[in-house]
Amino acid sequence: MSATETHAFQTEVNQLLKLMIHALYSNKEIFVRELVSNASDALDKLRFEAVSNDALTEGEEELAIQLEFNKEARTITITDNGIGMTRDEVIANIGTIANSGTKKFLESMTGDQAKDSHLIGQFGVGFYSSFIVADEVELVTRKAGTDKAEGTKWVSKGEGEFTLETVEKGQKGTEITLHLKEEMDEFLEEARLKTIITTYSDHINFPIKMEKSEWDEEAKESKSTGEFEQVNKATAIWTQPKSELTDEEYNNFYQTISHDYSEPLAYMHNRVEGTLEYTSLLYLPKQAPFDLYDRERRYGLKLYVKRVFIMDDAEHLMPTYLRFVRGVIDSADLPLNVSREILQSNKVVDKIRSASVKRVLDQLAKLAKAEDQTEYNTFWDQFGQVMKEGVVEDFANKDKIAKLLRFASTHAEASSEQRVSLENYVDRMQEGQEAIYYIVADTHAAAKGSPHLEMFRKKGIEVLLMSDRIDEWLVSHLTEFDGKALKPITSADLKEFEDEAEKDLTEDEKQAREALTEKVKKAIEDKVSDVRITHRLTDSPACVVSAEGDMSAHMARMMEQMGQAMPKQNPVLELNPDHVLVKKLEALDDAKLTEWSLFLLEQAQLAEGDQLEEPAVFIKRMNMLLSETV
Ligand SMILES: Nc1ncnc2c1ncn2[C@@H]1O[C@H](COP(=O)(O)OP(=O)(O)OP(=O)(O)O)[C@@H](O)[C@H]1O
Repeated sequence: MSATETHAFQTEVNQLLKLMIHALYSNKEIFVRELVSNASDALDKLRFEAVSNDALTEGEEELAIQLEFNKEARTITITDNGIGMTRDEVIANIGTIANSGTKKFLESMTGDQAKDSHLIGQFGVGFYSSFIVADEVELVTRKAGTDKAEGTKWVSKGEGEFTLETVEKGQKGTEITLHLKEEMDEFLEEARLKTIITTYSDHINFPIKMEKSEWDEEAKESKSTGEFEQVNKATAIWTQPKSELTDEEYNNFYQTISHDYSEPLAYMHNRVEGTLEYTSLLYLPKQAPFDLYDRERRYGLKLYVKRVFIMDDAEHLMPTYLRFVRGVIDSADLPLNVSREILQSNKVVDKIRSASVKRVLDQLAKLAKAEDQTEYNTFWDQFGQVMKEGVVEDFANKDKIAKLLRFASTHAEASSEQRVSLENYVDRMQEGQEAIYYIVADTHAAAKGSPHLEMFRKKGIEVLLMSDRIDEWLVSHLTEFDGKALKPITSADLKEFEDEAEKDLTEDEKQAREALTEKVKKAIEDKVSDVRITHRLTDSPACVVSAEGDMSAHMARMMEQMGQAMPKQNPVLELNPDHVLVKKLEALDDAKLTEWSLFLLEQAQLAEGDQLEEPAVFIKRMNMLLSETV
């Protein structure tokens, strides 16, 4: 036996431990689930590796998890005969958090117990949950296939450091002993532990065994018999017929695989037989994980081949935009030694994937059509932005996804909630209206306050109000729906309104307008690409639009924010001929005309959400012009 070495926890681990103990206190029994789930993963890994290296089983036939408790010593012990860990693995896995999301995770803690306990599960700090109930934890482990003398003992009080010692361990696998805190006596009761197991871990794929006890009449207490009995069902839930499973069982399984503490929004359980044979059990969560937008986040699907666990986070089984889907796929057609590389270009995987995507989209379509929209609204608020990625990513399903999209709109413009579908919009289109109109701005307030909406409001034409970061990208890929073009109301060619407005003008009036726009254009020609008369305004004197062929102003701003150098694009200035300020322009001398034209241009740019190059000059000009009128 070697000497004991002391190691310090990484700072983040310390921080995490403290937070966790407080945040999860009201949910303390979850430590059983977390440790059982780790044990089950270790058994899965052993079974998988033993397929190609039988020696790893070390002659043990049965893979199982044992749970024991000792009232006198006040300990609980969880043992598995799985893959185990080497000394280096213990250091790397327990005591270090090699996950790049740690900092982000710590930042996302809110102080609200219920919310934080959700986050903790998602983050996968499973093992550390032992410190909610224990003031000392001992882990003894030996990697399958290594020498019996090469066991490792890890001990910690969860306060800054842990010790390591090389020990002898006969059985491969891991044994974790929790020395319970004073107030944790409830976990030294057989009935309580059994209930926790059947609630959270009933469908763990391996037997979970507990010591049988019998009532001793003389001693007036129950005594253990030394025999172990299985307390969970240990049948993979997805292999059972739907008719034999309850919602509660489905929900519990979801919580086991997702570490989510709430119930799922929906589940889909299908068995496919025929040329292809597989079972899928897929879940839609209610809540987005905190790292939904983290590129390094793990995917939610587990892959099994004929009940043997192959891998977590099988990213090839779902497209990126459906990365929030959790669940299991168990295939009978893939080889057991399948690797991530093989999955990447495999016909079986492609078929399973497209069928699974279809199932998820059909389920969403069902929720989207339901009389009661509460569930779909919950889904949309959590995952709407990633569904928009789908329009771009999943060309084959573009139309289906388009039907699932929801937007804010002038139909109920006070609210920024995205509740209007493209189908709703089309149903409300006016006679003769050919396009689906939208505006993209930085915020909902900027979208609904845009002067471009004035004419649409007057005519009662609905406009979709978009302000998610992804929207500009979305509309560049979704150019039509149901045969109708999607058209930005800021686009240069909104000819449909102009013809009508020009109809009653005399020739003289037309010429006067043309002369005015020419004059203004000349006055500020280095700032605009054109000056035109507009009919999209009713209250504002002017607005700016992008020249035909140019990128929209909003898109250009986004590209700049992303660090992309953009060539300067001069906007088209559009003037409202009926506005008193525009009428006033005709009579001005050249110097004044330039000042007023610049003033109209700059205020139109501000209304658009643009940053002025020289705000101070704008203010000075405005004050100068105002003081002339008082
Ligand atoms: N019983 C065990 N046998 C073998 N390895 C284990 C065992 N328990 C934990 N480990 C190792 O320690 C690592 C960290 O465990 P921990 O529970 O903290 O997080 P995790 O299991 O990776 O995440 P999650 O709980 O989200 O699945 C595991 O990934 C695994 O490699």
